[in-house]
Amino acid sequence: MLELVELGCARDDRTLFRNLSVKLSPGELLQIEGANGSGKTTLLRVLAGLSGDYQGKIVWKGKKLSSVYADFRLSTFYFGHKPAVKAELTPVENIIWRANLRNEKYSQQQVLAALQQVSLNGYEDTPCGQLSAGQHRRVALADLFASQSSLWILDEPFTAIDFHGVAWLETLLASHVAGGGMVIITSHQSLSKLSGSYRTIRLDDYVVEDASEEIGDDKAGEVFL
Ligand SMILES: Nc1ncnc2c1ncn2[C@@H]1O[C@H](COP(=O)(O)OP(=O)(O)OP(=O)(O)O)[C@@H](O)[C@H]1O
Repeated sequence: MLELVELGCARDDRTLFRNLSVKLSPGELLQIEGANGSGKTTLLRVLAGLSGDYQGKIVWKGKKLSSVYADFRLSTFYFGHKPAVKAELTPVENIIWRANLRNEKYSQQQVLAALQQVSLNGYEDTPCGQLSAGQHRRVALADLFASQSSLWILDEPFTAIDFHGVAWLETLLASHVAGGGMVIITSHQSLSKLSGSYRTIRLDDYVVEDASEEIGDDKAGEVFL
């Protein structure tokens, strides 16, 4: 369903990774590992359509991503390093605002149920600027609970999440994958509740040592934003 074909990325004349080819089918989770600075966030931003600065090809449902980007975007949930949560809005308002960006509509009941799932009941009407770092991220994760998106692109979703939160997030990922969803995730920790459908790749394995082979500007990939 999602295929990366000989993907490569360079930043400031430094190759982060190259020749990365991998397929992700419904019911699979792919964990991206790698040292700090190896390019995990860069890769996820490329996959989420936030950066067109790459080499290679991304294929969605058998078609070049740029030609089906609208469909891809509606099918994708991106949880960035800094999740998009507006400080001046309440958790309820944030979830509705975020869902609108993906053309999704939630009922009031769905929003409240999602907030309950992430233990933010009682904070429904509190401006997010007054929440703790972990609670702030839980607002974006509550959106994940309610979302119908098939592909989840999650950049370090466990950061600032407590022990119990990690457990329910792992359960949520397992259930999404078991239901035919797809997940691409960066995390420095192993995921414990997943088995057969769970693969990992290390970006460090896709680095080129020979500087003369670094990706040049003339080989920049498609820009679809
Ligand atoms: N817009 C940019 N301009 C220049 N360099 C960049 C840019 N974005 C990322 N980089 C560089 O690319 C490298 C990879 O960054 P990235 O954030 O993707 O790493 P990461 O694997 O996610 O790291 P970490 O595990 O620390 O989160 C870093 O050296 C970073 O400084």
